[in-house]
Amino acid sequence: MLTEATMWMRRRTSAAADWPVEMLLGAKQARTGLGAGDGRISVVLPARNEEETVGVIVDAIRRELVERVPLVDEIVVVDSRSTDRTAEVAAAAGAEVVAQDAVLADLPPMSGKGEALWKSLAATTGEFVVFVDADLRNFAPHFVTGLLGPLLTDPTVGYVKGCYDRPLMTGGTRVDGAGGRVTELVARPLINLHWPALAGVIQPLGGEYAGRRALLERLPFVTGYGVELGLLLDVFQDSGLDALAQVDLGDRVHSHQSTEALAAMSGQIMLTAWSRLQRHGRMLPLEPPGTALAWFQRSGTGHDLRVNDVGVQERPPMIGVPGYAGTGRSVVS
Ligand SMILES: O=c1ccn([C@@H]2O[C@H](COP(=O)(O)OP(=O)(O)O[C@H]3O[C@H](CO)[C@@H](O)[C@H](O)[C@H]3O)[C@@H](O)[C@H]2O)c(=O)[nH]1
Ligand SMILES: O=C(O)[C@H](O)COP(=O)(O)O
Repeated sequence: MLTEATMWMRRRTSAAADWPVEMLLGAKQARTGLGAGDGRISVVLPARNEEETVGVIVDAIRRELVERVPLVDEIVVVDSRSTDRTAEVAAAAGAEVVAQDAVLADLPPMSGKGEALWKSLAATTGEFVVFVDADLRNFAPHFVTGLLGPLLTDPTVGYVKGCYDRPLMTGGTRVDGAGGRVTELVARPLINLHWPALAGVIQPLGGEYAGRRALLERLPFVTGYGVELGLLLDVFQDSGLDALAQVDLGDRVHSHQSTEALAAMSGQIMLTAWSRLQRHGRMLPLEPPGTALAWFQRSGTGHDLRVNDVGVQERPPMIGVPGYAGTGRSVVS
């Protein structure tokens, strides 16, 4: 059972401590002058209302990986329609801040995290792109260096996922192993049942991962929270299992969303999985799935009903989008 997944895990799993920054610098310098981005590294933080955490993360990357050692070439925060001070805080900490809707502004806007990440490809210049969520509460530079290790040192690796322990923080109390609820209750069963070769990916939904631009720009991006699952399944389908690696980053603490929001996220994950089952010729639906999700709240002696639309859209591979400049920066208005 799961032999392929287990073998992949043995081959392709490392730990952040395996990738000291000096080793990465050497690997990066070896790429200088080779063209197509020249080993440049972009770190991208998608952020919607993350004023509490985004500044600390940007500050740590800037101090440790830009100023202390010249590993990271640009830190870009994609402001995903924040209504708080996310943009100001991120800029003050040293990030370049781009508004999601100002990138490729001629296109009709779409919403959600996947849209922010897709737009980030047009707002950055690196040959390697590292994504880090802006709501992390225990960020440290090894999140970035760990993810870069396999990418910079092994040309057969195109996409690297972070893995970690995920506690659930409730009212200041830490419950070990209880976080990542959508991962454990929705994504992992779906992946194991339909893509058993990927069962060794410990955190398929985690927001910290890195890829080669040459790969990322050829993939469609699902607009909402399905983006991670979509990318994982498409990399696997297009490039095979060994294009993937994972790196243990230790512990990950982040801001938790409400159960209602996680239910909507789960709907997006399911729709993304089904779209790939269909697209990759694995299952043919007799009718398309709906996108309306009911949510109930006690009201007096009855219940109020709210209906959330969990439908996802999709952006095409960036490489074919007019206005995308590849490793040169595209127009940001
Ligand atoms: O419209 C949005 C929504 C979120 N974000 C940012 O995306 C990141 C992750 O979003 P969050 O709402 O914190 O997601 P989680 O509840 O943490 O969801 C987990 O699971 C999701 C589904 O796979 C992943 O996208 C996340 O990275 C992963 O942490 C954060 O920096 C957000 O500010 C945006 O940029 N735009
Ligand atoms: O990745 C997940 O499963 C979701 O982000 C939920 O995470 P949480 O249970 O830690 O809030």
